Amino acid sequence: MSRPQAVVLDIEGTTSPLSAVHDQLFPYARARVADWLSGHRGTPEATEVVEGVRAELGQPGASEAEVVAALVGWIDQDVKARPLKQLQGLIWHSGFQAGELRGQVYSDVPVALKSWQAAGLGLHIYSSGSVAAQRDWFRHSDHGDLSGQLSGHFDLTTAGPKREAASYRRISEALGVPAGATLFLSDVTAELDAAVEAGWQAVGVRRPGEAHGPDGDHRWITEFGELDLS
Ligand SMILES: CSCCC(=O)C(=O)COP(=O)(O)O
Ligand SMILES: [Mg+2]
Repeated sequence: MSRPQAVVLDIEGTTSPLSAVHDQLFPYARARVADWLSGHRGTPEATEVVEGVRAELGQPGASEAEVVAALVGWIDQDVKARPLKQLQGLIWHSGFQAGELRGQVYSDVPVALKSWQAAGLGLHIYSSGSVAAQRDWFRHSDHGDLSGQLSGHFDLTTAGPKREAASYRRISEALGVPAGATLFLSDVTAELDAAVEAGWQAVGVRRPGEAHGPDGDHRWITEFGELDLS
């Protein structure tokens, strides 16, 4: 592995336990979807979400109840749908502001971010969670405000789906860093494969206790301290 100029990090399973997203964030949003949409009916944010869901369903006339049912179903099946991620970010924002939600990160993450930043690397997040949700996650982390260590965020809207090489090419263009000088860390083999297809370096992260997928042709680490990027 050659020394990268930029590191791009996945969240769920990489910087943070899957349970932090599935058992904390998802139920929080699920319980508030219907009230949020009725309480914000007619606002630009709510209209964008509702129209986005109708477009995904291919049902331009879907009622608000049908939209809510689709969103709840997507949460239950962990569907990475853009309007859902947008809405979740809006609902979670209030939770982070109220101190009801916290961004859980593994203890090696703040240490690594600090040392990689000091070594001059650009540090970025690429998650299916919206950019707004990502910012809240690291600003309100259980290890303090980590937002100062991050220079960029990418999501389904700004980059695209995480299993498609085109998304990583879009990020390369936005960063202005050569693909071969960009390192992606993720727990999902299909995401690592897509990054490699785009010419990136990629290393898998397999956190103890998390479910293991196939290895693929990748190097795997269990914590960030195993990488020497200085
Ligand atoms: C704190 S961002 C919310 C994470 C999220 O909604 C999600 O679906 C996780 O996706 P990832 O791409 O990070 O695996
Ligand atoms: Mg992940």
